[in-house]
Amino acid sequence: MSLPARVRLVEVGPRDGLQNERQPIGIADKVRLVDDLSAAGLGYIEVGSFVSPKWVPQMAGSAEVFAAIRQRPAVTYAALTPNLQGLEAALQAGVREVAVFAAASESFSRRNINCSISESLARFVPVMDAARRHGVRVRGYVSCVLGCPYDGHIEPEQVAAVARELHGMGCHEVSLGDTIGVGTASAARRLFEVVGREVPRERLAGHFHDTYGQALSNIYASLLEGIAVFDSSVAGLGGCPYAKGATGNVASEDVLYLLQGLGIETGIDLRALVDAGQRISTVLGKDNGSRVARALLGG
Ligand SMILES: CC(C)(COP(=O)([O-])OP(=O)([O-])OC[C@H]1O[C@@H](n2cnc3c(N)ncnc32)[C@H](O)[C@@H]1OP(=O)([O-])[O-])[C@@H](O)C(=O)NCCC(=O)NCCSC(=O)C[C@@](C)(O)CC(=O)[O-]
Repeated sequence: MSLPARVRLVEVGPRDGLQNERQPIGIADKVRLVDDLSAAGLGYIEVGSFVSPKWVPQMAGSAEVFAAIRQRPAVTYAALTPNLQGLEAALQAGVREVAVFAAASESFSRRNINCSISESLARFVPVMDAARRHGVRVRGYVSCVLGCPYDGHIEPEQVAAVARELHGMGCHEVSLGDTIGVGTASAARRLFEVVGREVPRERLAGHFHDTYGQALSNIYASLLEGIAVFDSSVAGLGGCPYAKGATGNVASEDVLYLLQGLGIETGIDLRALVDAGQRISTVLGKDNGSRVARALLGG
């Protein structure tokens, strides 16, 4: 299969990245990050979550962030909504695209959203119905697609079953998350080969964490399987609160550098993205997690 001519990056730094930070982050800093990312040319930004603040305190101010960002017409600004309560809060905040999130592993599902996989899928049905009534698009996630911190090995068929359900209930895209970054290129190819039998490949996205340093090779392997949407996080922000030791998502800057080298279009300005990542890293007092950014900044 030939490589896609264009790839869409889904920027998850403001949500998947910042949700894991323990220190308080001001609303103004979150807003600045989202605005920097849209200015850099990102067309899809996950801004926050409407989840229980007891479970993920860092996302508590998501409605305020939505109210303050400068929304550009061509950009999709999305939020996570695990249940109807979350969807209603998102609608109130004017959100036009949401995401529901399930897992391929029972133990992770319980730790992350306090219910079994089948309970979570049943819970999403009214979310999908309400979203449809309000003309809001829904994306779906499956976590632990290449391994689980509690259940270990995950078969691609387990992932395919959950992805098929999400797609069948109306998710326009299903993102497959290697939550703890254990996957390797051949496993990633096999994953998309198997899941691609149940859900059209143009409806699938890859979401790779870089814990084992495999994310870029997994993305390249996925490109070879015809996947053209990837989630990434500026400056490699993030981790996973329920997956001990997991590092952030693959850095958006590093993915962009790979894609540029392959001659694949994204519409994103690398230098502006590097500056956005460096700014939020400085706010957080952290080293920039993007190798490309570190190289370009000479640090
Ligand atoms: C799903 C629940 C709510 C179940 O949590 P629960 O405790 O079973 O919920 P409940 O329905 O029994 O409600 C308990 C309390 O939570 C409140 N509540 C209930 N729902 C909401 C809501 N939407 N927003 C705000 N508050 C809410 C509800 O009002 C009540 O408040 P109380 O009466 O005790 O004061 C909880 O487990 C939760 O919020 N989990 C969120 C977990 C999360 O955000 N994880 C990170 C995102 S997933 C991820 O990062 C993976 C991904 C997507 O990136 C892909 C990958 O890498 O794998």
